[in-house]
Amino acid sequence: MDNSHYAHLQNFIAESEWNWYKIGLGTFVAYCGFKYLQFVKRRGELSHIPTLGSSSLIPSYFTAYKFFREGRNLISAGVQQFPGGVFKVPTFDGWQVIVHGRGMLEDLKRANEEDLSVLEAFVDLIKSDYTMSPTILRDPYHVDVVRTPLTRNIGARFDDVCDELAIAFNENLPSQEDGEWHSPPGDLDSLAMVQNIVVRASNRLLVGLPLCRNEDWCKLNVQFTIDVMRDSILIGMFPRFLHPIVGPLISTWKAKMRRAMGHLGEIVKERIRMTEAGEERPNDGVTWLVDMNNQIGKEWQKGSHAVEDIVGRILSINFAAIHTTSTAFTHALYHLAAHPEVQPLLREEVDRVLFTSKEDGGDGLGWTKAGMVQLRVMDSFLKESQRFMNISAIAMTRLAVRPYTFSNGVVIPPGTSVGYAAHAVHQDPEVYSQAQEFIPTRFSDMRAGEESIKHQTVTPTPEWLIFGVGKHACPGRFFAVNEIKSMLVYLVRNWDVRFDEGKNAGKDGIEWEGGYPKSREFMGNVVPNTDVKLLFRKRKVSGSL
Ligand code: HEM
Repeated sequence: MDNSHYAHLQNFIAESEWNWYKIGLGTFVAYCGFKYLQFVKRRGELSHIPTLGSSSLIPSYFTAYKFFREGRNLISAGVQQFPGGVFKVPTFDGWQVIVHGRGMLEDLKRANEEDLSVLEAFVDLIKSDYTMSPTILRDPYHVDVVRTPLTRNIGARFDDVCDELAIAFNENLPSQEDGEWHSPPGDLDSLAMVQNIVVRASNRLLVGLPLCRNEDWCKLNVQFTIDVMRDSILIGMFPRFLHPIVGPLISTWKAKMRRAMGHLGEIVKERIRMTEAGEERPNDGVTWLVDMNNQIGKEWQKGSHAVEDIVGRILSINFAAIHTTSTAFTHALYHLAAHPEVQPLLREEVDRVLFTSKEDGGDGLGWTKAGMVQLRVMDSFLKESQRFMNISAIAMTRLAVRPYTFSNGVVIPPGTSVGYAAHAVHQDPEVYSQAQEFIPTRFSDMRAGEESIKHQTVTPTPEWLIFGVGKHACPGRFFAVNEIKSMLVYLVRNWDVRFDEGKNAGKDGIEWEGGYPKSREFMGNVVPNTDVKLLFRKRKVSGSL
């Protein structure tokens, strides 16, 4: 090639760079213009609803940023500022309408799917048409599996789940019995350590042995939620009409499904064969899904499609189960470290209720489902931990499918996302006396007076919203609470826990709020601080466990 060819080539590259630059700039300007028009249109449609912060474009981005980073405080401020029960907050993606007060909660509870849709809210939140199989959430029979056979079998499968979590605890927490404090093996943060335990225990119930111990299966399920959330945020950055194009390009669902099919496909196939042959089958999530698919699945989900459909639904139950439960347990661990006086309290209750026989003055219930119900101080501690650190500041997010009129006359147009200010209720001094104080026995003290189940963690009420309330309240809450309490039983029996002051001192990323490591937030969702380090001291346990 002579020099003139090189010159041409260089010119071409230089020009094409310039062209790319122009195309990039043009796309950016078009995108900003589109976002602006969309912003103005939605602002007009929602103009009758007061705005938290400014309604102008640029300042609203500051509020959107604040909502992204400090949603809990921002919403609580909105509840104070707008006693009328409704306000709107700008987000990077549009507007979020927040409602509060008993009347608005009743409206959300009563609204039917054709008005305020929970399904469309989930689909929109996680862009599930692209990040999962579009059919999983749109035809959610796995929710019925969680609500009925899974919940009914908590007792029958309790020993297996406890067996798995004990083994997983022993692998993930220090085992030295030298009376000294130790860091957990490896350099995992507390949330990752807890996820390792929760994914094992949950999958012992869902897919059984040996798959629940397969490292790649566990990694896949822990990572799945993170990837879905990341992909949905990326897809959400594009205008809606581009989602069908960018969605499949961004989403990693197909690769995840291939991996999941490699682990679970043959198991599901064999389970379908056993079902058709009328053979005895393992009592687990796969069997329950096969049965529900036969019972209420659509025609196209059956036959050769059934295997993929069921594998996808196992991923999706894991999606709902692992991060929620792990987040709640990690907060409980931090609260135990922040309030060390609670540890002997829980241990005394566990010893008395579960491991001391009736003849010796205890209840002798053993490590059983019946025993978990009687651990009232533990239940109270867990509920108090969640009262401060519930996974989201907003409960019962719904998407308006057609214009909806609340009982106070406020109308929201179709396409509006609306949610309830749950954290503000949990921190309201008129609802909870000394609301800013962490009182571990708050709820067990309330129960002492009245033999009521209404103060239990598992019972949703208008004042207790971590699981939502009404017909869509989390169907997995009975399993979740049993699992977390079983984990706490094993933990307090076997280890003392405290913060590693040496490693935490002056470390970037840890801000302390009243002795508690400040959580991370995104859009009102609360994630435990993963920079903070814990130490554990193995206890010598006599008798069971
Ligand atoms: C501490 C742990 C958990 C928390 C805080 C939690 C919280 C929630 C919340 C707030 C909702 C939405 C309710 C609404 O919009 O009204 C929900 C829905 C759901 N949860 Fe949970 N959850 C937890 C554990 C679990 C577990 C362990 C499972 C499965 C075994 C599960 C399965 C589901 C399912 C399938 C839905 C969708 C319900 C529907 O579409 O109607 N969750 N959860």
